[in-house]
Amino acid sequence: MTRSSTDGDTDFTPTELDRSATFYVAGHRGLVGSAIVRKLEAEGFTNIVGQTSSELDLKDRDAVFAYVKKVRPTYLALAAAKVGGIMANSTYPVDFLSDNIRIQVNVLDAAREHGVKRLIFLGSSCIYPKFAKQPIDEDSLLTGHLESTNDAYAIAKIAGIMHVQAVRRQYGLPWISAMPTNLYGPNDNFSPHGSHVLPALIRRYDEATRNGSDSVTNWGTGSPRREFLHVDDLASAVLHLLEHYDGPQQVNVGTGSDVTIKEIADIIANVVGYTGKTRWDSSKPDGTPQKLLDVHKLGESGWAARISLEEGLRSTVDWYRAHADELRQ
Ligand SMILES: NC(=O)C1=CN([C@@H]2O[C@H](COP(=O)(O)OP(=O)(O)OC[C@H]3O[C@@H](n4cnc5c(N)ncnc54)[C@H](OP(=O)(O)O)[C@@H]3O)[C@@H](O)[C@H]2O)C=CC1
Ligand SMILES: C[C@H]1O[C@H](OP(=O)(O)OP(=O)(O)OC[C@H]2O[C@@H](n3cnc4c(=O)[nH]c(N)nc43)[C@H](O)[C@@H]2O)[C@@H](O)[C@@H](O)C1=O
Repeated sequence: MTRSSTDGDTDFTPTELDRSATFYVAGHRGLVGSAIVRKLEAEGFTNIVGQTSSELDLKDRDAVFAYVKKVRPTYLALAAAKVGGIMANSTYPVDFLSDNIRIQVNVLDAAREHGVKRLIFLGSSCIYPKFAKQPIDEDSLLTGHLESTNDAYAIAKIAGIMHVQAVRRQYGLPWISAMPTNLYGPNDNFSPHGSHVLPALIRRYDEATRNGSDSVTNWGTGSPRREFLHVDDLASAVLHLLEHYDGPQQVNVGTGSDVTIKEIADIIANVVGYTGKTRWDSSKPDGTPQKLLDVHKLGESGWAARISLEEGLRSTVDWYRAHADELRQ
């Protein structure tokens, strides 16, 4: 950010979290939040709390303060946000800016007022400049122009990083931020227009296979490169960071390798069993040409991704097929 990456250092030493303390997962039904809940349950946490958006609208400041006061969480993972793929982001920039700023400010202010001990804020790799040097390291933040298809969302996420750093400086609370690369897995959004590329292609190729179609059309040119991380790996990294990392600078979370959209399309077609043609609609946006995170900082803290793309895709396709009827409604 505008200050050095060590400004906001605390004297806190990360340690194992208390498995019986209250852990609030904001966004516990989403792709990321549900994976964090699975991980915490598997690790023996006994007091995980969360609310759906219809039970608690995080844009409602008074309601957020009342909820945090009532449950008094010791730990908090902020995985609630307005999220979507390239088309949703570029069509509804006001919603992505306004909803996300409001959700973040309300949750972070309430957590600060009630002294949440450890908090992790989740941003996204789109915070980095469109033409950042690859792989993108954490120091690239605010060194160039953003990608126009998601600049409004990115600015909201950058404000979240700054909010966490400001709390560290002004209140000395050891809160942290993680920046995941493109994620996938169970409970993803599979809607044809709003989703990210990976669930969109799983659905498209699966439907083409079921319908016996011999051609599908994907968006853009297929040449952009993306890095894909299974969400169960992300959840493992979130707990790892809470137990092993403290510092003001955001930490990248990824696998360290990327593929072109054409390559991922071929892999998905193969996993799904689709044998027809694939066409590309270059009137649709490509977005940023490459987004590959430098994950040295996370690696130095002792964590690496474990789930291979092939393995993660197979289990996600299985999950999608088991839930396809309800997802299509
Ligand atoms: N998906 C991805 O590829 C990536 C995601 N991330 C980050 O991870 C985080 C989670 O994303 P992801 O899990 O994919 O998103 P999802 O859309 O799957 O889940 C978002 C969650 O936020 C909740 N939510 C949204 N708006 C509100 C609101 N107004 N009040 C209360 N809850 C709300 C939803 O609750 P409900 O279900 O009850 O409506 C939902 O559980 C985000 O911060 C995102 O930026 C970062 C990099 C990549
Ligand atoms: C996580 C990240 O996600 C978004 O950025 P993105 O990486 O560009 O997102 P995406 O997954 O939607 O697309 C990746 C690539 O894939 C191509 N593509 C082909 N066919 C389909 C298709 O059918 N759907 C979609 N969505 N993309 C397609 C598409 O044209 C593009 O070249 C932002 O929301 C951003 O804010 C953010 O944080």
